[in-house]
Amino acid sequence: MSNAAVNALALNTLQRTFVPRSTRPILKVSSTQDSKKKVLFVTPEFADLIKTGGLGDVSAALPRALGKRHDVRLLIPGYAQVMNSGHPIRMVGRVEADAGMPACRIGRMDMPDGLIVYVLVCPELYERDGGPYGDPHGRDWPDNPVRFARLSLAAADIAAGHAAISWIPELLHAHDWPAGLVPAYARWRGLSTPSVFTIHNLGYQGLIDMSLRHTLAIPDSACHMEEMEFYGQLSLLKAGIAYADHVTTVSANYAHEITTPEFGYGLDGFLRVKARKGLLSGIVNGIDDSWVPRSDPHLIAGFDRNDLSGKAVNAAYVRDLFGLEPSSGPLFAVVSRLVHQKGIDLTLGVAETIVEHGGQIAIIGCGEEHIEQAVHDLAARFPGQVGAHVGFCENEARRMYAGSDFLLMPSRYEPCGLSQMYALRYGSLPVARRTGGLADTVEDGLTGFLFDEPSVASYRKAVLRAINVYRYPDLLNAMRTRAMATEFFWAQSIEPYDQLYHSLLLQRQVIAHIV
Ligand SMILES: Nc1ncnc2c1ncn2[C@@H]1O[C@H](COP(=O)(O)OP(=O)(O)O[C@H]2O[C@H](CO)[C@@H](O)[C@H](O)[C@H]2O)[C@@H](O)[C@H]1O
Repeated sequence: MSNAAVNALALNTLQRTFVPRSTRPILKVSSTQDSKKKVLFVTPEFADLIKTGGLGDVSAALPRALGKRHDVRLLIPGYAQVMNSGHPIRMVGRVEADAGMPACRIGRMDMPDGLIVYVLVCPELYERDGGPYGDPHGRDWPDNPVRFARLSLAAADIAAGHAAISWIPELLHAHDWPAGLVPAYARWRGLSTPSVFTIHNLGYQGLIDMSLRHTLAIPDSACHMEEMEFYGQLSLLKAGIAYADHVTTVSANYAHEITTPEFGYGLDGFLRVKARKGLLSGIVNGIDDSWVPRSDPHLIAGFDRNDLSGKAVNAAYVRDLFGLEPSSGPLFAVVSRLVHQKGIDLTLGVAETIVEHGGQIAIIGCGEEHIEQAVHDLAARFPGQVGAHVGFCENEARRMYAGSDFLLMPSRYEPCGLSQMYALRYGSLPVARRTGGLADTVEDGLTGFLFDEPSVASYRKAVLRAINVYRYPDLLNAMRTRAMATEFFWAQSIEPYDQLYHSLLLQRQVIAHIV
């Protein structure tokens, strides 16, 4: 069979991946096709132990959801927060030094629910004060290229059977730029293991200086625009896109948006080629089973759509925590990384309108220093009506979703967004920009309020619609009831991943058969 014929077969198979359940043909190649596949997730965050945003949530929830069908294990860096988490770590393997990347040990951590996490242990690279990507002041670690190339190469070493671990993955699933070199090393080392690369945020590309290629064992042949070169630099994100057998992103709408100049961050042309070949798809994120307002132990009081009394208890708690005066007006929440993407500057622009109409705002977030300062200044401008906490606290975030009436999410772009899904479940109606996954998950006028332009004027209209609905309790409750009934649990989102894995493994089987 010619390469073109193999590709055509693979493409056919991949296209089947996204056919609705009722019409999807059953793929049967061999009896092993039906058994659990070994999948290694490579990710820089894992919400159980360390998280800066939605990638951490997905890395914790998706393997567990897929674990019902496959043997999914994680590989994460051994950050101080991981090594000191209290979960026992047993040393099970080792990878050798390569170019400028040091040798590391591999530990195994068994989470209480049985999820197996491999930890790349290398104190000189990972055990530091600060976050996954930077120091306590938010400055990127200068050796991030080595830190995350080392992670990616370790994944390829495990897949190659070079890590002294008897478990060898049949498929590699890498997430965002820190794991972008996983498909690349797998290809450069001649592995037949297929790889999936998931883009959670195209805005972060992992750009590195071209001169680092020797340190990172990147072949010169990869340093051109068809592979990982990006305007004179090397892009770890582009490497993931270039070398993965299939690229996914986290909503159908964003999968389309990133092929346009407006959202493509200079990679839209490259992504259009992938899309034309059927090698780019959008699979919307889910949320994990813990997001149930009646049973969430983090809340001050539980509630559900038939009895919302507990919501008021959480609202009173949030008002108190943020220094807001008691009020019968609407409570707006912001739970967000404080970065340009999230449009916090737009929220600063509508704050006065909210306060003038009797509303209050509670903000929790951390990120860029000037945005942190701006939210502090906003709170100082409206004492008792706007409160801001700069920091990261999952408990408080959950109580804010539970206590607020509306969630403000005016993102400039949003690959999927989990915050709006959490808010919907907890009866807080999103006021959000019609972009990416927000457009896919919020129903305008039914479960939230969408606006089109990334401008204060457009946003203000949506905010005023929300305030208006708040004046009509029956209407508000009808919207809340519908929002709280939305089901975004992973159990419903894993089918496309499952189909994709099977398609790629089938493709490899066909190629192995004919070579
Ligand atoms: N200060 C704080 N304290 C406590 N919790 C906080 C917090 N700030 C944020 N969070 C939490 O972080 C998560 C944010 O997730 P999102 O998916 O909404 O956005 P993020 O941009 O981080 O994720 C990226 O990856 C995800 C996953 O694919 C995509 O959904 C998204 O569009 C993309 O931008 C939520 O769990 C939220 O509650």
